[in-house]
Amino acid sequence: MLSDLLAGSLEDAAARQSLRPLAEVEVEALARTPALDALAALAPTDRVKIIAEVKRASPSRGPLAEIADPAALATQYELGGASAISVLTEQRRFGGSLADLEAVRASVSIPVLRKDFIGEPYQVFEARAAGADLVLLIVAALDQPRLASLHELIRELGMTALVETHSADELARAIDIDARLVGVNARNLSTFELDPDLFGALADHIPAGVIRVAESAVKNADDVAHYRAAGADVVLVGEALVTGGDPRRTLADFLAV
Ligand SMILES: O=P(O)(O)OC[C@@H](O)[C@@H](O)c1c[nH]c2ccccc12
Repeated sequence: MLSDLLAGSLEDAAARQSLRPLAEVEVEALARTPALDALAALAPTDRVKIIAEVKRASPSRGPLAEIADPAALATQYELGGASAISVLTEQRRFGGSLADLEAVRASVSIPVLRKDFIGEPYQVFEARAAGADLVLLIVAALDQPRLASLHELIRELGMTALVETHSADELARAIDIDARLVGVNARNLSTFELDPDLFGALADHIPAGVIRVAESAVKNADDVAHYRAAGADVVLVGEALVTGGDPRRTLADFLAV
């Protein structure tokens, strides 16, 4: 399943690249105002921080929400106290786009994450050209040399990688490339099963100085408290925010734990 998702994103990126060659996107990426400092925005404090996700659909859950105006939703997230915004840009299964990311970038002043299946430098340049400050790298989808080179490219462009893991082995690979922002995704991207205790099982293996992000499986404030108690600095929430009525209220509730 993960390889299908990666293959789809790469195919779509290749199609875009045939319309807009790498050199053009590179120039645009470099001409962008510098990326925001996501490591500073997500640095640990005595309160949990939240990355709030703009998510229309998912392969496991199908359509989640009609999001007519992603910029307006992101503004609600920012006003509600989110520390960063995640925007799904994968088109086929998640219904996202780079246009969503650009719209969000134009409407908020906190860091914005490109959430997609990244396997090629072209996608990283595209992310920067669209205004992303953060780019997701899924360890399970990349061999180590590619993980290392994409991580380095993200850094060279002034952005921050959120390096996503699902196991102790993947965590070791993230640490090996000196990732500063590491996520543990409760959702297994091959089976789509959720394990809300995976973060707690792996958190102790994340070295001091690395920002710890718990991803997925938050339905309510208790789930945020569960991740916080297990050592999460940051929690990434999608579904509960797009399906839960007033996102500002939901965020206030989650940030109060
Ligand atoms: O909707 P949830 O369960 O709150 O999950 C959000 C986020 O963690 C999830 O969208 C996600 C985490 N890693 C990913 C990788 C690709 C696509 C999606 C994801």
